Amino acid sequence: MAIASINPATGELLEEFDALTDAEVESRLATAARVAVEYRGTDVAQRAHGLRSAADILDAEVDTLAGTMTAEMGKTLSASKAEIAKCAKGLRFYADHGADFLADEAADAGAVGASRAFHRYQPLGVVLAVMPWNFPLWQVIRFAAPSLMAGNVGLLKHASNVPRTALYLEDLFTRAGLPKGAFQTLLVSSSQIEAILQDSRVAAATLTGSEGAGRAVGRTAGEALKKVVLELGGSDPFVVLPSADLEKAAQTATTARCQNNGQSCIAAKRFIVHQDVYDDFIAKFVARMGEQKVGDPTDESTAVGPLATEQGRQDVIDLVDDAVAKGAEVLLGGTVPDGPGWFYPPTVIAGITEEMDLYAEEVFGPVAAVYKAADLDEAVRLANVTRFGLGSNVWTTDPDEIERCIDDFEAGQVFVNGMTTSYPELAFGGVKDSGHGRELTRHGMHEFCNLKTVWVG
Ligand SMILES: O=CCCCC(=O)O
Repeated sequence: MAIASINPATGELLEEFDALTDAEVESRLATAARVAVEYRGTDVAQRAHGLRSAADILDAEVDTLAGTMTAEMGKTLSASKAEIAKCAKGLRFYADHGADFLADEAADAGAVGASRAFHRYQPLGVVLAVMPWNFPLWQVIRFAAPSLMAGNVGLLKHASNVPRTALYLEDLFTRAGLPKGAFQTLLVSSSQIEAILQDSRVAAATLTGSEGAGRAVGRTAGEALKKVVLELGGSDPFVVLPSADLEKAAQTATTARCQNNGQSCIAAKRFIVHQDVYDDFIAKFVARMGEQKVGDPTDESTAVGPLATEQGRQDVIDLVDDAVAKGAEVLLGGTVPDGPGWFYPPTVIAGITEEMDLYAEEVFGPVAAVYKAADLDEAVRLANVTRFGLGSNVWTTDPDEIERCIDDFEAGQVFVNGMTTSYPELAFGGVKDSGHGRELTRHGMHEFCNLKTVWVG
């Protein structure tokens, strides 16, 4: 796939970039390895200062940067601005808490016959990040802030459709005062990743993206015995039980499904509704979904912009067509609008059965699959039926039902009477085919640290 910015709202090619040559990749790897030695010796206050400066730059440049992001991948301008604000918050979070997260942890010296025993967190070195286009700034900052704060240096292989944002990120950290080379963007194709990851100067990798990409990077990292964090797809359940506030649940379900034009790994995708409130909830949900204005992502009144790529939209069309051909019922949407751009309308589909691809696959577009559950047992079974296990949501006021869902949902995260959202203050990641490892909080920072055990006799 060419490395190019193409406006998804119009299909217009904005700019094309050449991939780095092997010699250019070599030179950047050499820089990363050299700077890693220097950077690990910097003190945490200096690193925190760099992260705060990066946050200040984001605040100052929010309008132009939001325009770049929206033009490259189609999220609404207001969503781009919110993402940038979230990144500034994430940078400041690690600047504020990094020293605490990295502090030595005392162990019971007496129990191990030592005069002193403790654990120290040290950087691993060069970390390769393979990142997706859907949150083109946040997914990178989510890795970069804790990793740079811990004293690692970063190499970014971003998705091929967001090169302008990718280049901005390298520039951001350099202008923020980090040593030149502490964070580098590699404009390379996916086929160049394997050799980069195998290179002995790269210590570890983190990938957010598709299951296929995750398996490929996981295989290479495994073969090379390198640490890897994988944050892959999701087909999150949104369970609605009889005691729920149905109006609020329908509103939140709509936001959860349509956020980022329907392209989020933690978007609720399967809506599992207790039979006693099914008709009522579905009527409210279809009404809310139908109110979402689809159109120009730079228009403030637009709720749902285009899908990011032509192929992405085709994948959604194929999943919906397959379900309809096998008997599913379209309650809303399902028809591609005429005109330029890769738009797809908010869509609600019922009657999904196991034979349909929609039953098992992640839909990366504003398509909600609704299921009727006879009782809580069936709701939990349907919630867990997918091979994914990223986020999950349940709506109920019954304490026993809440406990049951917290315990039994096979997911990295459970949100009760809300929608799955990432915060620097909460650990983020999945189980099953949604990947492994955690991002954010102290846990995300520690993923790329050598936890060194120290015993002093
Ligand atoms: O595709 C993954 C979306 C993650 C969004 C977030 O971290 O908020």
